[in-house]
Amino acid sequence: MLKQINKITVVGGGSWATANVKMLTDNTTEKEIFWWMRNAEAVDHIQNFGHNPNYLSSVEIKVPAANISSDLKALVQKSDCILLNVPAAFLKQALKDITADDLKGKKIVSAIKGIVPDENLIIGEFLNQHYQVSFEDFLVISGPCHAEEVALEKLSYLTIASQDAALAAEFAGMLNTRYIKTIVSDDIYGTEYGAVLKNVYAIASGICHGIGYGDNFQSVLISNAIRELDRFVASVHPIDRDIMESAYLGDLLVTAYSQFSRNRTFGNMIGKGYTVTSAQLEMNMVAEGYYAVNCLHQVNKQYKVEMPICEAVYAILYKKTAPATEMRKLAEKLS
Ligand SMILES: NC(=O)C1=CN([C@@H]2O[C@H](COP(=O)(O)OP(=O)(O)OC[C@H]3O[C@@H](n4cnc5c(N)ncnc54)[C@H](O)[C@@H]3O)[C@@H](O)[C@H]2O)C=CC1
Ligand SMILES: O=C(CO)COP(=O)(O)O
Repeated sequence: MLKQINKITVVGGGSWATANVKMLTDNTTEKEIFWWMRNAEAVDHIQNFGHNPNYLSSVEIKVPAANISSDLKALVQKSDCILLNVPAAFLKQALKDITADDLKGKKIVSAIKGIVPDENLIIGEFLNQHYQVSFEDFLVISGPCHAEEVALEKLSYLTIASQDAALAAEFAGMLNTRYIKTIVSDDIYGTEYGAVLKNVYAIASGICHGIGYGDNFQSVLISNAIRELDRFVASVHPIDRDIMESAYLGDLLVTAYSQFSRNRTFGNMIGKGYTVTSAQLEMNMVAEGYYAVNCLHQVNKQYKVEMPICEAVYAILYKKTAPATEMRKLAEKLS
């Protein structure tokens, strides 16, 4: 079958974009990789020294210097596939010069695990409504996988979701390496929403750790979290899915427990009494769950799913209720 993807532009300069560049260039399938980031100084540094100065700086970058740029439009025009990898809160800003025409006919992959603020849309819906990207041309990369472990080449599994099974398989084939295994799925909605929700549950897990709850309570929290995630995803997009798969339960577990999780780290600081702003400043990385829980609160007004964990995190982060009080109330609702 004819290859649909030959030239890929990776959009974003953070840790996951850097990890995606590494996976795509370590993989030996024939393709050309371009890389966009807004920070011109970082572009210059990578072109000269072959390392991202700000994120995963130990990773050797194998993208040719001429293919790295802060001019997104020029790179998009050269590519047949765009891999979006900026935090959802900065997606509109990153795409500000890009039109629906620029994306026409191209395959768009989202490695973002967030909701676009103000729009309250997951990435596939946002691209469809604002850029007329058809769902047949849209793919999602998800699964339990921290960029830091990709940098260390620790064995990791990714799920590639698309309504087009051949397209998902083709893109998965461009990521497989000695340390990356891929799984394909047709559940673009569930994969996106699952990844968004698990970030909120990881914040809850971090808050509880910060307050002083132990592993016994954490396990009950996460057991309730997967049921809450299942209820929400089943309500928004009711198809036959196994919520125990790596893209759902696996990603929830790694994010709720890993030392590398941005969301858990952020939650831990909130539990210890940091303000949202001071926790964000401390990290230099983005905890998507902070933005997502506000969007989910709005989206759930339509679905009315019972979501006590999301509501507790929302109350702590946006209503400024005391973490200890809110978690004590939540503990009464868990089973
Ligand atoms: N880091 C990881 O292990 C994984 C991250 N993801 C997802 O990848 C997406 C990108 O996250 P990371 O690469 O982890 O980001 P990061 O937290 O490593 O870096 C922050 C990113 O945000 C950008 N940024 C910060 N302030 C900005 C601003 N004002 N305007 C525009 N851009 C700004 C930075 O340039 C950088 O690209 C997120 O949706 C995240 O959930 C998904 C899987 C794994
Ligand atoms: O999605 C991730 C792991 O699969 C990354 O989670 P964090 O953003 O919390 O680090």
